[in-house]
Amino acid sequence: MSGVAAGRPPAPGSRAGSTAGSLAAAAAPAVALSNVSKVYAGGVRALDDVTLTVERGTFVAVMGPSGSGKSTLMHCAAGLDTPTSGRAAIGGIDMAPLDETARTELRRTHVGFVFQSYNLVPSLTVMDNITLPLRLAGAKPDMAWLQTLIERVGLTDRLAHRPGELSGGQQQRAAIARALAARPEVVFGDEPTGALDLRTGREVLDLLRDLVDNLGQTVVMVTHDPAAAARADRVVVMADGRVVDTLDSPTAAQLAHTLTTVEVG
Ligand SMILES: Nc1ncnc2c1ncn2[C@@H]1O[C@H](COP(=O)(O)OP(=O)(O)OP(=O)(O)O)[C@@H](O)[C@H]1O
Repeated sequence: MSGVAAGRPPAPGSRAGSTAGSLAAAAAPAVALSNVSKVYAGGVRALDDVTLTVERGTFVAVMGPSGSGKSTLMHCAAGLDTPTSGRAAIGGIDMAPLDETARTELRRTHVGFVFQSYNLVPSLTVMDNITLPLRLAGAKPDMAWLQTLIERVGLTDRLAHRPGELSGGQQQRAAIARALAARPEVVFGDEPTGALDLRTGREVLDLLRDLVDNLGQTVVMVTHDPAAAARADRVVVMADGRVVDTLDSPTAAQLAHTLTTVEVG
């Protein structure tokens, strides 16, 4: 557990911490994978020597054919799974020495998740859904941050509603606010627009972009949709467990072309 506490960034609202440890953590990238490989039981090499850095305050998309290793990459980067070899770090905290309990603690405080299915608790209000991870972590909510977040996601007048009373887009926006409530190092999105119609999906991407550009958040999003990936600052293209291309601010057309080449090649 001490491994988590030692490298922990400053508490929300006090980003410019003064200790040497917090300064070091503040300078570290949000996510760093160094020579990460993952071989599943049965011998499938889902990741093959992947090195990848996600700088703070950036929006990165991960694309690639089915089975190329995108989910495995996300799981290893988020501390949901452990690499077979290599190292994964969040905010400068190397996860290799952490036991399961410490990794769970690290995820609670440093990582947010947004899924295709919003995964909100139907019986809880929107506000209680948003603050649930904080309560589970026993953390005191930073009310100023929560208010900023709720305004940004546009749910100020929906906080007392239950998820079933919201549209799909509003539910996903609530899920995004929940993912960011603890002010994590990074939010991982697994096809966050996959269940939404085109217009609503675009609004959710606008929101993610806004959170990166205006609140300094870091987002890593797995997607099959070139138009969604084109909203990212950087797109990492995977094939056969390797990063085969990295494109800065690509267009959707460039991405579609790259993916066709990867799938054929
Ligand atoms: N738990 C597991 N046990 C064994 N093999 C697995 C496991 N999870 C994934 N794999 C295999 O690892 C490879 C990469 O899978 P992964 O789910 O990371 O790909 P993906 O790019 O996310 O695919 P998709 O786009 O279809 O979701 C695949 O060959 C897959 O079958």
